[in-house]
Amino acid sequence: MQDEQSYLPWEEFEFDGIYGLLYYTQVVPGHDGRLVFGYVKDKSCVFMQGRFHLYEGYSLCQVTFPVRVFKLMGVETIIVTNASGGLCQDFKVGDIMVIKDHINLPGFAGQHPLCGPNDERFGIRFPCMSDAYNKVLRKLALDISMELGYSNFVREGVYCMVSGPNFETIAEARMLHVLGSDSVGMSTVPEVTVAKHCGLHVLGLSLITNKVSLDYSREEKVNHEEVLQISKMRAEMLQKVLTTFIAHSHQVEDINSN
Ligand SMILES: O=P(O)(O)O[C@@H]1C[C@H](O)[C@@H](CO)O1
Ligand code: HPA
Repeated sequence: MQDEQSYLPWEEFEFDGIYGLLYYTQVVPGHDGRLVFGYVKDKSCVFMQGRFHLYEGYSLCQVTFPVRVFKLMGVETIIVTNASGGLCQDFKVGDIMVIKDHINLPGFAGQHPLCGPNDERFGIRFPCMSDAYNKVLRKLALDISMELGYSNFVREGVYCMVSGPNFETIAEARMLHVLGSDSVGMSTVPEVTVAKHCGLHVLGLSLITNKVSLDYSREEKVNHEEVLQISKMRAEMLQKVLTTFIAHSHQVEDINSN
C-alpha cells in the first residue's frame, strides 16, 4: 500500500502477537529495510528490520538518524542486534554474544557520528562511553538466556566495528584479537554511540555467524551467504530471547545503576 502523504510504501500486519505498520526502505540484501511499529505483549515497540551501513555509502549521520528519531518518539531503551565474526577462540558459530563493550575502529580514523557541531538538544559535546552497554540490562539478558536453557551458547564480549565491506585479512583479524576484540562486524557502534549520547539505555546482542580465521593454514572462507544462513538458523532463538526480555523489562527496577 502507498501512503499518499509520503514516498514510503507501507502495510498493516499482525504476526505472532505483534501488531503494527511496516514501512519499507532500501538496504543491503538480507536486511528487509522495514520499520515496524507494534506491540510485544503490552509494550509498544518500534523495530528496524535492517539498518543503514557505512559501507553502503551512507554517512554516519544518516546511519544513526533513526536513533534520534526514536529518542524524539519517546523511546527510552534500545536493543541493537547484529551479525559478527568470532575472534574469541572459545566462541562457536551460532553463539549469541551479549555486548559488554565496543571498539570504534572507524572512530579512531575520524569516521564518528558525533563529529561536527554538537547538537545540544540531544546530548553533551564529550559523552562518556565507558558504560555504553547498560549493566542491568546485560544481566537481565544473561538471566533470561539461562532461564530459557540457552546458557551454553550465550556469552559476553567486546564487539569491534570495522567499516567493511570486505571481511578481514588474517593479519587484521589477529590485530583486532590482540586489541581485545571478541567479535568483529560492520555496524552497530555508530547507533550505540548516538544512543548513549542522547541518554538511551542500550542492550546489544551479536550473533556469531562465522569464526574469523587467525591462522594462515585454515582453509574456510567467510561469505555473506553464510552470515545470512546462520542468522536464519538462530532467528527463532534470538526472537525468543528478545520477546522474553521485552516482556520482563518492567522487572528492571534501577536501570540507571549502570
Ligand atoms: O547489520 P549487520 O552488521 O548485522 O550485517 C551483517 C554484518 C555485515 O554488515 C554484513 C556482512 O555479512 O551483514
Ligand atoms: O567476520 C566478519 N567480519 C566482519 N563483519 C562480519 N559480519 C559477520 N561476520 C563478519
